[in-house]
Amino acid sequence: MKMKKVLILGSSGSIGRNTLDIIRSNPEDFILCGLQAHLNESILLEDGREFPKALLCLSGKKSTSDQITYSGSKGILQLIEDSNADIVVNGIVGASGLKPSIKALECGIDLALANKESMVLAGSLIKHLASLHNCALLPVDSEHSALFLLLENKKKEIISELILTASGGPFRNKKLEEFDSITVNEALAHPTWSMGRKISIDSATMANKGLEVIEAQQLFDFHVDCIKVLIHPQSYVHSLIRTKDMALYAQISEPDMRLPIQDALFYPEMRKVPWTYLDLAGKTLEFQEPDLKKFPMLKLAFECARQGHASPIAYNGANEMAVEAFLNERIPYSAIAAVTEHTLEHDWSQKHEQADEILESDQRSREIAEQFIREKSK
Ligand SMILES: NC(=O)C1=CN([C@@H]2O[C@H](COP(=O)(O)OP(=O)(O)OC[C@H]3O[C@@H](n4cnc5c(N)ncnc54)[C@H](OP(=O)(O)O)[C@@H]3O)[C@@H](O)[C@H]2O)C=CC1
Ligand SMILES: CC(=O)[C@@H](O)[C@H](O)COP(=O)(O)O
Ligand SMILES: [Mn+2]
Repeated sequence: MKMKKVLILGSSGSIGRNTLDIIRSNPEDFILCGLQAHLNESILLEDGREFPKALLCLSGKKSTSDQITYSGSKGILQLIEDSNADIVVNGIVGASGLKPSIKALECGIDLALANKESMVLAGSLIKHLASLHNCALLPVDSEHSALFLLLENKKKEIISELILTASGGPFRNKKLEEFDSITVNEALAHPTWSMGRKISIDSATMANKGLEVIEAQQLFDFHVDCIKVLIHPQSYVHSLIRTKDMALYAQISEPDMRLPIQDALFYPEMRKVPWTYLDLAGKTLEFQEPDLKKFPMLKLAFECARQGHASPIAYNGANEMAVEAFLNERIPYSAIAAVTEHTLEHDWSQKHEQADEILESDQRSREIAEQFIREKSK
């Protein structure tokens, strides 16, 4: 493989740190050409010392260091333009990752996409830009990476279901009556994955799986009725496909994000991982149906996937606001779904094609959600 120049967005986060590990382990395959963090300046400067050729962007506050030459959200877009990267890993959290995804594709750069919100908000636009600029769109989200590899070289007509597995989060076995007393720390304690705070809360409410249903619908162009969610507490099976003959095919590996990141970075090649890999001997794999009463965020996401138009944008915007409010202890855990449900009661039938229109609906959903949060937290 020719050496690839890699730009990491969200380098101070969980996806970013895992991506750096892959770069460090493969110095003959990858050159790090740029890094972006939002607020964590010290980690950005430390990485900058380790990788002196990488351009540095701190997007969330002013830096006093002359090593950091890009700043603000416009700085991220300029960094992408100047980076001369072959592949961008987008590990930014939330809707703020959308414009960088668009910019990377407009610059003709392959996109390794962890930022699921890009597909949830603007799936059609992202696919259009990837095809227009002849760029690879490589899913990094573990389930979608699994599905991408399972579906590769298979005719779409032979696939009857995409089955996304879900750990069920920390409250899989908790009684619904006890949900009111859930604390932030309990919700952050994911049973199988080590991830950032926002996605960890989303896993606890199963909004993460909800976003992933929409992400899968957008990435793979399957009708929502063909997309299923299956609880699998061990997180070894990352997803399955069912073919028309009703057989199942699964991708199975340790719950370790370095694998999907490595697969995206090396794509279309595939390399053996240098760490301990999964041995199934002695392992128990369990599966069960999700409980939609306990996890209304999953039910709402299926409804949004069915409705389409701007409702996935509203689902995401309201959930982002509600999760932040929960993390700041402004609302209880159970209000996350209430905020989202309330926001979705508004009209989201607008059809959007452009990023600006998408971001206007995103903003509207946040305003509606914030108003409701204020009333709830009085
Ligand atoms: N973590 C995981 O294993 C997985 C994550 N994902 C997805 O990947 C994305 C990143 O998740 P994760 O790494 O866990 O999140 P983290 O919270 O760990 O990291 C988020 C990164 O985004 C940066 N950031 C935060 N706000 C902004 C902003 N407004 N503009 C630009 N950058 C910003 C942070 O910078 P700083 O810290 O410097 O403020 C940090 O580098 C999410 O979309 C998530 O759903 C998908 C599958 C698995
Ligand atoms: C690692 C990854 O891809 C996460 O999105 C993971 O799926 C979260 O776990 P849940 O299945 O609990 O949402
Ligand atoms: Mn996932």
